[in-house]
Amino acid sequence: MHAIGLMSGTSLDGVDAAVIETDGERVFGTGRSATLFYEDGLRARLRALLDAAPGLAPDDPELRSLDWLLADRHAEAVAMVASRADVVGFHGQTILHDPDRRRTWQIGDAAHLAHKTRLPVVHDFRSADVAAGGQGAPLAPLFHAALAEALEKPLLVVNIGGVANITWLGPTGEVLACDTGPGNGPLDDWVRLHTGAAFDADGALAAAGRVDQARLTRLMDDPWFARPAPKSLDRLQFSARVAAATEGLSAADGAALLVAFTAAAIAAAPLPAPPRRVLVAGGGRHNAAIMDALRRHFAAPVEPVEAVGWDGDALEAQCFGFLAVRALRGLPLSLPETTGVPAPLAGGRIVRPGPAAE
Ligand SMILES: Nc1ncnc2c1ncn2[C@@H]1O[C@H](COP(=O)(O)OP(=O)(O)OP(=O)(O)O)[C@@H](O)[C@H]1O
Ligand SMILES: CC(=O)N[C@H]1[C@@H]2OC[C@@H](O2)[C@@H](O)[C@@H]1O[C@H](C)C(=O)O
Repeated sequence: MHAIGLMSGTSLDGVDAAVIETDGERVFGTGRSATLFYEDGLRARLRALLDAAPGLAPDDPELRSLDWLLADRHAEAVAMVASRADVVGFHGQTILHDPDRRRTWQIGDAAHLAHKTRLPVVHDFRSADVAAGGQGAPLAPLFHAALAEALEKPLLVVNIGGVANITWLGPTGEVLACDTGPGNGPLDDWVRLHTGAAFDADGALAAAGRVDQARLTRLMDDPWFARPAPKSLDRLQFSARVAAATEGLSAADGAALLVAFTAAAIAAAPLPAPPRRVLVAGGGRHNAAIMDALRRHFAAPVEPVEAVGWDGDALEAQCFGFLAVRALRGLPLSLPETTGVPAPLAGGRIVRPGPAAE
């Protein structure tokens, strides 16, 4: 099948769209990909909704309005990549993730997207997992495993978006996954506050700063890091801790500290065995300070996923195309080793477009 995957990530920068050809088990090919960047106004509204999410009513007018608007933007992203497709995998925008209370919330009106694209839309990928007692994230591991089938193991795939997550793939088909801690999220917030830029381009600001080791130790002194995998995070989980640790720092020193935090948290992930190779996807691989910091932590080579021919900007979008096909086939989206569900679990809901004249 040809699927179009759509991911609107925790960094709120926009929606990635990508075409993938797959049967939900193997990847036969990938097609066009694109990012539709959100305008500043939409980004600010999403950020405000994310902050308000814990107390938000399902019929909140701003929520309803953004549900609709996001579906419109996603339909535009589909138009940017689509030639023809059989299904759309629509992750939506996470505004809240609290698996311990069995809550995870992705917004975006799937019926509206199905109507606009005239395609079946698979959405709500995480709810069934969380309802079954799983972490609801990360969901990329089965996709990473399919892509990496022929690669040497143990292999570590790291995704550095707003939040960072890893997939460890063992030599005899083992998979272990978890979120590791902050990705670019706290760094983006810091840079926006101190320089007005959306992110630390190429890590230049962080490279000009010095890491205060005592503050880094304080940041890493959180019981969450000692928890075994699988485990997952809310985008804002470390906000208070980060605010306290960065207090009084210059823009460059704060950026350096947050880069060091991201890398140390990735390196602290509990792995069954050291990887032979580390492949990095997501926007964080464009940050040379993060890549350098990771290289200091790992004995194995640390490379962007392009080293094995993958597209690190399109990977998550491709993943939700892959998972949409798995959902259509009733195949599991998660395993005990990836999200902590009691048994391999299927998920996602399907919305089909109504009559064209609707
Ligand atoms: N040239 C660059 N230099 C430094 N950082 C960059 C660069 N390009 C992108 N980034 C970082 O990558 C981030 C976006 O990454 P990505 O698109 O992978 O996140 P996401 O998909 O929204 O998040 P998540 O994976 O948590 O859902 C930006 O916010 C920025 O911090
Ligand atoms: C709840 C949620 O949206 N989690 C995202 C987020 O972004 C990165 C990390 O945190 C990961 O756990 C997940 O996304 C990827 C695509 C995943 O599920 O694998």
